[in-house]
Order: sequence, then structure tokens, then C-alpha cells
Amino acid sequence: MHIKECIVSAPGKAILHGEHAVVHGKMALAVSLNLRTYLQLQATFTGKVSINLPNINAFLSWDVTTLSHLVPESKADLENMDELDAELVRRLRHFVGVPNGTLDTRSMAVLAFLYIYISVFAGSGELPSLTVSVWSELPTGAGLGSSSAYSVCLAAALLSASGTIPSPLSDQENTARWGEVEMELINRYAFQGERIIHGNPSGVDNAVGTWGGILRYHSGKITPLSRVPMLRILLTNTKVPRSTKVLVAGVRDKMNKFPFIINPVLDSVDAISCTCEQTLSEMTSDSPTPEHYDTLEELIDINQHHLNVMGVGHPALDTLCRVTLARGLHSKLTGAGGGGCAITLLRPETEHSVVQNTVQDLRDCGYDCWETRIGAAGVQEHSPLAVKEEVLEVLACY
Ligand SMILES: Nc1ncnc2c1ncn2[C@@H]1O[C@H](COP(=O)(O)OP(=O)(O)O)[C@@H](O)[C@H]1O
Ligand SMILES: C[C@@](O)(CCOP(=O)(O)O)CC(=O)O
Ligand SMILES: [Mg+2]
Repeated sequence: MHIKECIVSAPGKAILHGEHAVVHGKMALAVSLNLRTYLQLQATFTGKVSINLPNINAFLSWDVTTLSHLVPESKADLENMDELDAELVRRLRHFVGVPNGTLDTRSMAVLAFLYIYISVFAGSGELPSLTVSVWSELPTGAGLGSSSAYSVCLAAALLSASGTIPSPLSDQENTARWGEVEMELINRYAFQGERIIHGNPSGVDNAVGTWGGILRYHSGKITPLSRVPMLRILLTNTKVPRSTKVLVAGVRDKMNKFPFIINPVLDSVDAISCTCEQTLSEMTSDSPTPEHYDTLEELIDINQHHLNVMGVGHPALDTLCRVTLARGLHSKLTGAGGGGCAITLLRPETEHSVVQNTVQDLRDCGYDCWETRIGAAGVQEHSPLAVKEEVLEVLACY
């Protein structure tokens, strides 16, 4: 079977507002980041499928013939992309030796890879021999959508390798994006990867990884925001490890236990996201005013309190918010919380020295901190000429 080799990349994301609430049908606003995950797929003649995942120190290889026994007899459940094929998940868990409910980083990454690999190639009657190597600039498990960037890359590369989607590269372009139809398909397969890793994802993360830019996401409906002011954002990683799957399950438990307390909080988060979208749109049609920034800061503060009510805060995040507020800057967690990352809004008039001092204060707490650019491109294919030297070097090691 002919396998098309490729290098693809997808961005991480930051959620401005709506994390957790979006899992329960509320609106979220999310932006892509200038930190990407890169994947190289190589055809081999070894009869083996190998994955090299240096970020999580996982290097595995299987015989294609062994994997072919895992392909479900009926393809109907596999082709129904509205949910995972429970039989394939059961077989994969047994094969990899992962009990249901495990949170092990490597097992989740391996299961997501095998699930997407088998789903893409099951219909072709033959599983191909190939090697996939992944390298990410994103911290894993920190709220910046490393799982979705990984899943989007897997989906794009495997669909491309199988010939299901054509290469967008041309003689003139060393980096190119797929069209809408292909991106829809990539997004659907990536969502299956997110289902394996997150349990019950909303789909916002893989949508941002696929389309990039700044998106409004509501019950599966993706609306790119075309006119958005250039926001300056500081990203801080508390480095407190956490699992999105556990945090999402915790919010669900709280909702079930206290529906009349938690549901209004989720409704309020929805209203925060709507007010933020409205404010951003006013800021682009008129010029941004200090009052607009006051509103954005208040929304950040209210949402951070709501996220604490949902039980996804952490003392390290409380410290972070206090430290930035002492410099007049407002922060909230981003992603699943429980540790991980936070965003801090910088106003246009925020002086360079204030930013520098805040970064230093946060580093003194042991956190990583950097100013970021938002709105990076979604999933892309690259020729080797267009990939940064240091990334190619890492990928070439395997
Ligand atoms: N570069 C990568 N290589 C392999 N697996 C990855 C990579 N990035 C993410 N993952 C998978 O995603 C999981 C982290 O997902 P999650 O808990 O949702 O955190 P987040 O998406 O916020 O980074 C990891 O445990 C791992 O299974
Ligand atoms: C908490 C949630 O809203 C975002 C999770 O993002 P991350 O995996 O922490 O990057 C879950 C989801 O939307 O699927
Ligand atoms: Mg994730």
C-alpha cells in the first residue's frame, strides 16, 4: 500500500472564557497560540508501526500483523464518528494493558494514536508499516491544548498518508493549509483522539487546533471571529501537574450533586463569554478605550471566581492572580485548571517595566512566564524546507 510521507503541525490554544462550561453546552472563546506540535510520518518496509513521543518519553513499536487482529469485524461503529467504537477501545485497552479509568500519560497518547491509525486504515483492508514522530513546543498537561494539537496532527498526517485527503502543498508553497472539507474531516478524527484522552471533550480545543485564529465555539458550532483587537497576553505555567479528564469529571460530579448551585454558575460563565465577545467586537468597530479594558479585566476576575466555585482552582493559581494584581494586572486560569496555565491581560498602556517586573515576580514563584502572540494558523502541512532547524533535528533523531 502506498503511504504518503508528510510533516504537519498544529497550534496549542488558550481559552479566554468558557472552559468547563463549554462541555455542558455553553459558549467559549478560544485563541490559537504561537506554540505548535510537529509530527513527521515516514513510510517504512519493516512490517512495523512505530511511534516516537520524546515529550512524554514514549517509544513503541508493534508488528502490523498483530495490530491487524485488533481491527473490528464490523466497520459500522468505527464509521459512526458521533462516539468512539466501544469494541475497538476495549480491544486496544486490553492490547496496551491499560485498565479503564487509567490516567497514565503515555497510555492515553498510545491509545489515541492506535485508535486514529486503525480508524483511518481499517477500510483499506490493509494496515501500513510506518513511523510517526511527534515533537511539541507546548507543555503537556498544562491547559494549553497539547492533547488537541497532538490529536489534530495525528488525524491530519494519517488521513494524508492514506490518501483520504490530498496534500495542500504546491511547487510554490512550502507550508500550506487544507480546505474546509478536509479540515472538517481532520477535526472529526482529532475529536476521537480527544475523546480517548479527555473522556468527554467539548471539541473546542481540536477546533482551534484545526482552524486556528480566534473562535467562538457553541455546541459544536464553530464561528471564527474575523475582527478582533490585537490583545496582549501573558501566559504563565504554574507547573502544577493536572489531568483534564479528572477535572472535567469533577465538575460533572459537582453539577450532579448541586445542580441548582452549579448550573447558574455555568449560565453566568456563558454570559461572561457573550459579554467578552460583544466587548471585543465594540473594540474593533470603535477604537479600544480604557473602559473596554476595564470590562475585560472585570470579566476575567468574575470568571476566575466562578472557576474556583466549580472546584478547578489551585493555591498556585490563587498566588498567580494575587501576584499579578499587585502589579495592577488581571489573570484567570485557562484550560482545565487545577494547576497548569493562566492568562494575564496586558493593557496597551501597560509599561514594559511593569510586564518585566510581573514576569520576574512570577518566575520567583517558580513559574514559567512569557508574553505570547495569539491567532496563529491552524493545522498545516510543511515541506522539510519550511520546518525550523531545531524541530527537524529532534524529529530526525528517531
Ligand atoms: N507531544 C505529545 N506527545 C505525546 N502525547 C501527547 C503530547 N502532547 C499531549 N499528549 C497527550 O495529551 C495528554 C495531555 O492532555 P490534557 O490532560 O488534556 O492536557 P492539555 O491538553 O491541557 O495539555 C498527555 O498526557 C498525552 O497523553
Ligand atoms: C476544560 C475544557 O473546557 C478545556 C480543557 O483544555 P485543556 O485540555 O486543559 O487544554 C474541556 C473541554 O472543553 O473539552
Ligand atoms: Mg487537553
